[in-house]
Amino acid sequence: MVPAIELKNISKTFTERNWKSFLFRKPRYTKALDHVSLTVQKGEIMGLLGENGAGKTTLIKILATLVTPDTGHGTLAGLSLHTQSSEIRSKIGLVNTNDRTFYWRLTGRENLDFFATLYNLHGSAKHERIQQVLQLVDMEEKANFRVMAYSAGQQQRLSIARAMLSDPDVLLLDEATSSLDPIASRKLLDFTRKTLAQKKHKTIVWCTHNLHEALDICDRVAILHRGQILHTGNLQDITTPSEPTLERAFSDLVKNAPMEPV
Ligand SMILES: Nc1ncnc2c1ncn2[C@@H]1O[C@H](COP(=O)(O)OP(=O)(O)OP(=O)(O)O)[C@@H](O)[C@H]1O
Repeated sequence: MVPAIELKNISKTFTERNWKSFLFRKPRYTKALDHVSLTVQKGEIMGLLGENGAGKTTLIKILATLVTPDTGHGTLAGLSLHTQSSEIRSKIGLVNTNDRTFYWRLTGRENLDFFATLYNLHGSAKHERIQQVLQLVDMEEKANFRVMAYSAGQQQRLSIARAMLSDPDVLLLDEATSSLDPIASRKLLDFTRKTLAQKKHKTIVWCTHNLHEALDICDRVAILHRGQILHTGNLQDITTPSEPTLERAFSDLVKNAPMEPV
């Protein structure tokens, strides 16, 4: 079976240029990903864990074809990340932290209507789908309010609703619970596991800082550190009899990682 996601030796270095770098002809380089290889099977929930700046969002952006890797190659749903970006975009749903891509003066429903049209949904099918996704994220009551009046958590829910509009095969969720209250977080975790993964066999990449959330929802995790993968597999496997708590085992793993200049 073709894996849902397959990455081989993906590297990405960002080059920052400002007036100083122009003056001294010395741009600043940040190696965000360094030879990352990862396979995610269809229907699997793969967690991406790592400290701030580890490279998680860059990896999500590469999967969403928003960033092109410098080296390596990858596929999503059997499609090439390099040459089939528009086909890939129709197969994914992306949820970002602090999403600023909604039209603030439009209502939540009007925003969903706009994006649904971009996904080629029309007429009653569009209407029904919008209703379904609003129900999924419990936003029917707020649907006719302007987005500028939404709380951070409500915007996050709208973002999740939009990601579901096209019924994508692969969902890329970057800190999806970051602005949600505990009840909404629990609901999203249960919905992701029971409905999206188990019932609908969606493939999910779940990026989080929360180790317990990852333990709760992910089948496997990839732990990134300075752009490299330190561990792929069961999160519980990083614990040892001497470091039985996840937090201590995680910080030990990261602390003892080889220091690569970035
Ligand atoms: N557009 C960019 N230009 C320059 N550097 C960048 C850019 N995007 C990311 N980086 C750098 O790449 C590295 C990885 O960033 P990334 O956002 O992928 O990390 P992250 O693991 O998602 O971090 P966080 O948990 O803080 O969100 C960081 O050092 C970051 O500063």
